[in-house]
Amino acid sequence: MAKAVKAPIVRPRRIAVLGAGSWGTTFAKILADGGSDVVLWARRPELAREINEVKRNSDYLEGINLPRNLRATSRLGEAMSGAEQVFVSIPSQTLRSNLEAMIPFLGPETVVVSLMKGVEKGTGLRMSEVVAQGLPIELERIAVASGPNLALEIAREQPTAAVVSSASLETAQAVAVAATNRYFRSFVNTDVIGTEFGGVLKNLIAVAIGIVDGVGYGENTKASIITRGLVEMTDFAVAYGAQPETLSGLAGLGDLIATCESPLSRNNTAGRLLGQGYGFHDVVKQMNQTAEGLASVAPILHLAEARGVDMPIVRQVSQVLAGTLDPKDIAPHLTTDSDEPQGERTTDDGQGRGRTSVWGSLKRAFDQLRDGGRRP
Ligand SMILES: NC(=O)c1ccc[n+]([C@@H]2O[C@H](COP(=O)([O-])OP(=O)(O)OC[C@H]3O[C@@H](n4cnc5c(N)ncnc54)[C@H](O)[C@@H]3O)[C@@H](O)[C@H]2O)c1
Ligand SMILES: O=P(O)(O)OC[C@H](O)CO
Repeated sequence: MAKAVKAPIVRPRRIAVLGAGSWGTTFAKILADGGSDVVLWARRPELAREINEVKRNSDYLEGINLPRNLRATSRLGEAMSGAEQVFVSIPSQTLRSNLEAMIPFLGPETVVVSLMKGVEKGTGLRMSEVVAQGLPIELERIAVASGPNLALEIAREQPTAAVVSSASLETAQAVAVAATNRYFRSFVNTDVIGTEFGGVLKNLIAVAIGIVDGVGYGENTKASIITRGLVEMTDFAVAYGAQPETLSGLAGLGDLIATCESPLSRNNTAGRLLGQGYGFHDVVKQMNQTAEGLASVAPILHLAEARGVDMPIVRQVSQVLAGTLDPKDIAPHLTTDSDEPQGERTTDDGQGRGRTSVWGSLKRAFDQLRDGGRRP
């Protein structure tokens, strides 16, 4: 019998990106450099004009030239009409209020992709869940993209990878094809929960790292927090149904490293200001870009409590934010309920189930190679 030939996935012709901040503009450039025609929605007409006339977004991406096949508009309908894929990159807390305006321009086949890394205050919902509630769209047409993706580095075309995730592998693949070019590679998975929570949770650990940096502690403290932070992230995400291996991939460990190490990170910067002694309100005033971690702390702790997940690092970040813990006393990896020495519980249970093991990681790496690199 003749083998069925799979139709190749074609790059979309028209794409919309909503939100012309640093990530929205950078992602629009990634997609345009991949070969699609991209229309970027900017709220301010003067920003749309700057992008169209001089191919620059000087407020958010100083010194970056934008491609010719990327244009901007301040009219949502103009950006969305005819777009096969719509990427959304606005602050997470503003998503719900923007969805209603999108409904009239949503086609029957449009795919909506969240680029955001927060949870909604009040509901604790992930961004793809807010999209599913606010738009008349099937889950299979929703995707998310996440990974170690500091906007300015990618806008400078430094080689980077990300993960695109959707309940539908086909949708994830179609989005990944669009979001791949000579300097940016998108892998795929179907673990939307793990991919989204990875992006949310690493922000909170990056705030903790910023705090200890601001206080003046060194590399041992930071390495301890990053390592214990990954355990917290994995425990939390797995309790909500994520695959543990997603948290050791690009959307978990990868993004944790990038965000904790880089002064470009707004979460890390916000933490550093807290560590230097600024109060929460001063920090918010000084940040003129989105630091999602600050709004996610409370809902994440709430969700953690609901599933009995212990998150000492995130708890201490929330205490510093509330002004009830002196930043120099932050040592979440040292807190313990008991004076007895405890075994180090890593993300590895040594059995290759649930939590990941070294052997499990190696086996997965071989599996990925065998599967053609589908999983990051
Ligand atoms: N910057 C990065 O390196 C990066 C990388 C990956 C993911 N992200 C995520 O992308 C999302 C957006 O971040 P960003 O870095 O582009 O933020 P940003 O602060 O640079 O830009 C936010 C954009 O949203 C717009 N905006 C603000 N309030 C709005 C509202 N009420 N309605 C509609 N639009 C509004 C702003 O005008 C701006 O264009 C965040 O969830 C962030 O975590 C950022
Ligand atoms: O600047 P941050 O802290 O929002 O981090 C940006 C990206 O999420 C890094 O992957």
